[in-house]
Amino acid sequence: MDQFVIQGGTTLAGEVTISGAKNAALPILFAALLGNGKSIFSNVPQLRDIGTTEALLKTLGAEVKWHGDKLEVDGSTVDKVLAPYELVKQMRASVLALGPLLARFGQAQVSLPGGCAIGARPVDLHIRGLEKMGATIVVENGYINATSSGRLQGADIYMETVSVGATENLLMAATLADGKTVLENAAREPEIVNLAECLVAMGAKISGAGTHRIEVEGVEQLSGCEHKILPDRIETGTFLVAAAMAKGEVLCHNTDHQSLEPVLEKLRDANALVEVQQDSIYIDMRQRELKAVNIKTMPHPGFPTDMQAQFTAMNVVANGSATITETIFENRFMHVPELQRMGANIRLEGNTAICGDTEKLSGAQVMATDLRASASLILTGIVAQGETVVDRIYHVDRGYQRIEDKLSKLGANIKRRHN
Ligand SMILES: CC(=O)N[C@H]1[C@@H](OP(=O)(O)OP(=O)(O)OC[C@H]2O[C@@H](n3ccc(=O)[nH]c3=O)[C@H](O)[C@@H]2O)O[C@H](CO)[C@@H](O)[C@@H]1O
Ligand SMILES: C=C(OP(=O)(O)O)C(=O)O
Repeated sequence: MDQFVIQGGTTLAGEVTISGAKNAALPILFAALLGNGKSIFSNVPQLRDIGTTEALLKTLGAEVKWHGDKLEVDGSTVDKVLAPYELVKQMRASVLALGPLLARFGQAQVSLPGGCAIGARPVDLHIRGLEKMGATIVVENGYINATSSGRLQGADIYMETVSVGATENLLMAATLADGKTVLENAAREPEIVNLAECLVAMGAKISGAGTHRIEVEGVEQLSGCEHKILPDRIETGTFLVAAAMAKGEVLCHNTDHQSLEPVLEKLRDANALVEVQQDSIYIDMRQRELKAVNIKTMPHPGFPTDMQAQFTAMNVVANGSATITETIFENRFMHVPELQRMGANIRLEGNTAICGDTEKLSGAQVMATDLRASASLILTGIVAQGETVVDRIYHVDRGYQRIEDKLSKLGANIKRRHN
């Protein structure tokens, strides 16, 4: 298994180009299953999760081809409706095949994704929403078996928890349902807006994406489309936090500040100089005192849970004490014991991490447990004294395109070791 070996104590300076967003690309690639034609997606990040999605789409019969950073998916050749455990277990987002397959073919068999290191992550809202649209769903032998007699029916669906994945699955299913669907208490993440724009380009009728209430008027069929994946706000945030922790200055290109405001606000509270342009963000932390900041994760437009681990690491390096409260996932503090092994002064109380002043951070062998936890360990390794070895970096490769190349270009001493 690959490891990262980091020699700490460097600063970070320079420019970095942000890749397309994993969390937009995944639902959008599954949306291609709805279209009876070729779709071409640009700004697709080269990630392990995208490779898994590609494998799953091919298993379902789609033709998939890369042209540079463009991915062509031909939905017209899809002729299978089984998403097998071997692929779904590698990536929870595979459950997003369910809505499109059921809506287009009247049946789908998708392995239950199960939980992961950050929490149980049930899919009850996805299932209940599809049942409301007339599907019959039986969960047995680890599979969600869904059928509908004829087309799905438009419905009024209230989701009791704000869920990104459930909103996406139901939105996709509703595009080919008979009549109107209203999704209430929908998630408002920018990735949902990007998905809705893609679906509209395929011929769907959608209004209200980005608000709590999304309305969809079902259409007969969808075609292929050309669509650009929006920039990855979490990758951007990770590089901005890295710069703040290393007391450096970094300019992120090909990004979007609007989707990152809750994160930029916290970086300003931490005393960073942050300047935004149309598609770039600059951060300068040189000769400035980094201050710890209180964080509480919330659905968008609140502070994103996917930036929580990175801010926990930042607070460890910062002056003063602050609390980090995680409200989205019940077990998203797996990075804390690893950071403690590097000397971090953090105490966990329920869903809150209390970060105090840390005297010294020293390199250590640490284990990545999930994607963003891994990022927090890498950032801490860059500022710790001595050598840090991060194990199980396949988690990082799920969601960051060659993070070591981008960090090295900024001055970090980080190498991938093949074991
Ligand atoms: C591929 C992708 O886009 N992943 C993101 C997506 O994950 P994902 O879509 O899995 O996350 P959700 O928004 O669905 O989860 C939010 C909360 O709702 C709960 N829940 C969800 C569905 C359901 O049927 N029942 C239920 O109880 C979850 O356990 C969790 O506590 O949004 C998360 C929250 O912003 C992010 O951390 C992930 O990076
Ligand atoms: C939790 C994440 O992703 P996923 O939902 O794909 O596990 C993430 O991107 O931080």
